[in-house]
Order: sequence, then structure tokens, then C-alpha cells
Amino acid sequence: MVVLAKGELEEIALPAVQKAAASPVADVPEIDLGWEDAAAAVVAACEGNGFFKVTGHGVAPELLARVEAAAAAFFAMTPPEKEAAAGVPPGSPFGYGSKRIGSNGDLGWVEYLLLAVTAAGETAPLSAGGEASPSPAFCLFRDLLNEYVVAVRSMACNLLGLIAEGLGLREKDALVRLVSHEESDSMLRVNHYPPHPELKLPLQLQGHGNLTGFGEHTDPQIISVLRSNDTSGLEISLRDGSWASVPPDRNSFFVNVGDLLQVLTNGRFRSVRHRVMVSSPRPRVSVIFFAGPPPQERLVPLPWLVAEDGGHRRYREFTWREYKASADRTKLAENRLCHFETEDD
Ligand SMILES: O=C(O)CCC(=O)C(=O)O
Ligand SMILES: [Fe+2]
Repeated sequence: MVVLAKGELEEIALPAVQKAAASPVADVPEIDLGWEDAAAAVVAACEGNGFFKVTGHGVAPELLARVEAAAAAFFAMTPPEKEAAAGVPPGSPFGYGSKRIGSNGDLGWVEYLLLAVTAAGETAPLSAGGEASPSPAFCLFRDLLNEYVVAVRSMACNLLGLIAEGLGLREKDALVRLVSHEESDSMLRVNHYPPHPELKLPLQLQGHGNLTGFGEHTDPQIISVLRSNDTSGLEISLRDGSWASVPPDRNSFFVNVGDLLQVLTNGRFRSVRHRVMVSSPRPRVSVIFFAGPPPQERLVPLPWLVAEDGGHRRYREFTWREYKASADRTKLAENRLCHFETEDD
């Protein structure tokens, strides 16, 4: 067990630091959205490791820099200030949180701000528990995040359009409509991983182990669009089950296939397992947009892809509300999709 210094993140025992060899560097496909064959490239990446990097995205570098700076300023506040600004509404996953990921005992060397995205495509106000009138700095941060959500939501829709095109779906908006619907249940998460605490110790006491920032998991939604500062830590699980680290790139976005896209494509795409390991002397700040469908949306593998798979439907029908409730009952690392596989799979 490692007991962390007070004031850093709250005092809490985390699982022991693991001494492990650094993971090899992942070979991440890079796709420029301006390419003529971007649709085929996105489909190939989703069929591969379910993870790729997007360039040529058109999001202004200064917006990214401003979001990064505002996030760093937010997390530099004391824990009571962060809680007062963002709120920690009881029984709600939204607001400010530290170390506890979800409600099933998962812990990580991370603090975060989790925001729901409203019908208008903005981050939902955090009234319950947050300050009645948040500070001007926090309001500015929210405004920036709203601007950011507009950009990444549009990128997510663009990517889903490319996927439909690359898969040859007759219904071109079959995937986009799930995310552009006014009741779509999307989220924005800002994660801050403070530097590895051991790096503050005298050299002879440093074990140079890895600390889990965010334990391994797949994202439950359709796709996730991530942007981070220049600090490494993100790792993906390859098809053979080994882990590979993703070199950070603050000018690009990284895209994960989520569980629902694996279902919609009847298992043709892969919901990529990933985690964050903390070993850097610098903090990592990441912002992730999780593109989800409306809660009542019925999800089922797309008929065209079932037909291509010899008529074999690998997942039963369920609603997003049902899937989320099931995911909320499980630990981060569990395979949540297995509960929705058809019996003959
Ligand atoms: O913070 C990161 O880089 C990734 C975190 C993550 O996977 C998540 O919030 O779902
Ligand atoms: Fe994730």
C-alpha cells in the first residue's frame, strides 16, 4: 500500500506501486480527416485495435491550449475549492471527484471533473452541490469546455459518418443520429493525474514503479474522443492482450471504439481496453468526450452487418439505459459486454 501525502489528493491508500518494465510503444494509425480515403482508414483502424489518432481535425490549437491551461488552473485549487466550484452531488457521478472511479471501489491516482452534455450540446450546469454563483474563473472554464464540446461533438459525428460510409451502410446517418439526437446522453470528463508521488522522494527511496492512474477498462459509449497534454501514461491493449503505450500528441485527438460500437457492428469493431499508468514527473491532463445515444435508444447489431456475418447476431437488443445500469454495477475492469451476448455466440 502507498499512503499518499495530504493535500496532494485526499489521503487514501492505493494499491501498491507495481515495478514493471515500461510497455512498448503502440503503433497507432494516424488518420487525416481531409484524406479522400479517410472512411476506409477509419474502418480499418476500428477493425484493428479499435484505436487511432486524428489529425486534420480543424479544431483551433488556441482553443486546445486555453482548455489545457484552464484545466490546470482548476486542478491547482485546493480540494475544498474544487468541490465548492464544481460540486460533489450525492448519488450523482457528476461534478468533482478524486481517486474513486465509479461506485464499485475502483481507485486511481487521478482527480477529475465529470460533466453531462445537454441537448443543446453544452455541459450541464452543476447546480446540486456546486456554488450558487461559481467564481468567474470557473465560469470561464465552463464556457471554454462548452466551446470545446461543440467542436468534439461535431468531430464525433463526422467520424460516425465516415464509419457508415466505410462500412457501406445504406442508411448513412444510422450512427450519427444516435449522437446528434437532442436527447443523446454524452459526457465530458477532464482528468488530472498529479506527478508520481515517489518522484518527490530522495533518489535512493524511489522504486520507479508504475502507479495506476485509471485502471483498465473499455468505454461503454459509442466512441470517445480524447485530447491530452504532452504527458504520457495512456496505454492500450493490443489484439494479443499485451499492453502498449501511446505517445502523447497535444495537437491531435485519439479515438476509442466504445462498447456500443462493438455491438452495433456485431463485433466487427473492437471496443479497445485501455488504462493510464502514472510514471511521469509531470502532471497529465486529458479531456475526453464520450459520445452516447439517448437513454431509451434500443441498440442491436446493424442488420447489414449481421447479414455479412452469415446472419449470426452476436448481441441481444438492449437500451442504453439498461446497459449503463449494468455497467454501473460492475468493476471497471470487468467485461460488461458478455452479459449482452446471444446464447449461441
Ligand atoms: O485520462 C486518460 O487519458 C484516459 C482516461 C479514460 O480512459 C477515461 O476517462 O475513460
Ligand atoms: Fe476510458
